[in-house]
Amino acid sequence: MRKKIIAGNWKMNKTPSEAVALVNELKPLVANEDVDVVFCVPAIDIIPCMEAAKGTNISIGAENMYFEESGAYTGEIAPNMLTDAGVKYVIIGHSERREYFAETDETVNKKVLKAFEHGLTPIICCGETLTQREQGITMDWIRQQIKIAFLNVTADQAKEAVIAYEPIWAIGTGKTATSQQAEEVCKGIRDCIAEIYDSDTAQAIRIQYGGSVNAGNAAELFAMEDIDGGLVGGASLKADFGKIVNYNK
Ligand SMILES: O=C[C@H](O)COP(=O)(O)O
Repeated sequence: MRKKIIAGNWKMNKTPSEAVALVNELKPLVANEDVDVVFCVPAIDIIPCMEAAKGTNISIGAENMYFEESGAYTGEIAPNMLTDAGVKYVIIGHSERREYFAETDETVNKKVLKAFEHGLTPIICCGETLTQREQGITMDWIRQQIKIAFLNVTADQAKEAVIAYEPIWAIGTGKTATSQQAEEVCKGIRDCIAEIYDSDTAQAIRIQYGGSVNAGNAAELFAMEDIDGGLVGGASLKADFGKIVNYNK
């Protein structure tokens, strides 16, 4: 039985002092031992959030990292900066990074490999546009994203990875994929992992759904067989996140 993992992606929101206030507001609400709870926060908020979350079940994650160790890469954050700050999870290849910051399947793969090298768990994002869905190429597109993201990743590493399926048309739009649509793709991703590795790896890897998850739809989505939790944007910045994490209560 895979343990659910529910992560908030704060995106570019919350100053350090606002971030601490939000952790303090949410910490009593997100207690649920059945779930791994992660707050992925802007880089400048990582250390204050880590302090504020001490002694709770909340893990603090990053929203991005670079694939080099150190050097002349102005504005980037290195993997050992994250691990030194106590970070365990890092989102890689979010569609907003791909769209606005020119990330590709190849840079995603480099980041995934670098994350594993440093003992970080990548939350690897994939998802189709509305046009791709309408063209009927959703699964072809996602299989390509997954196959490239996992190049040279070992089965043992893949077992620890988290994949976030986020249809781009459902992000921040209030338009959630139906639980059947989300399940169909998450199952397709698991089948793709089984083809690349084996069924043990496919059964171990955790696959989240993301895209307008809220307190009203979380329970139905997370009840699906191949959906092991969520990557939550807007609703992770509100008290509602506590209801999402406690979807099973
Ligand atoms: O990473 C989270 C996703 O982009 C979903 O964002 P959303 O919940 O605001 O639609």
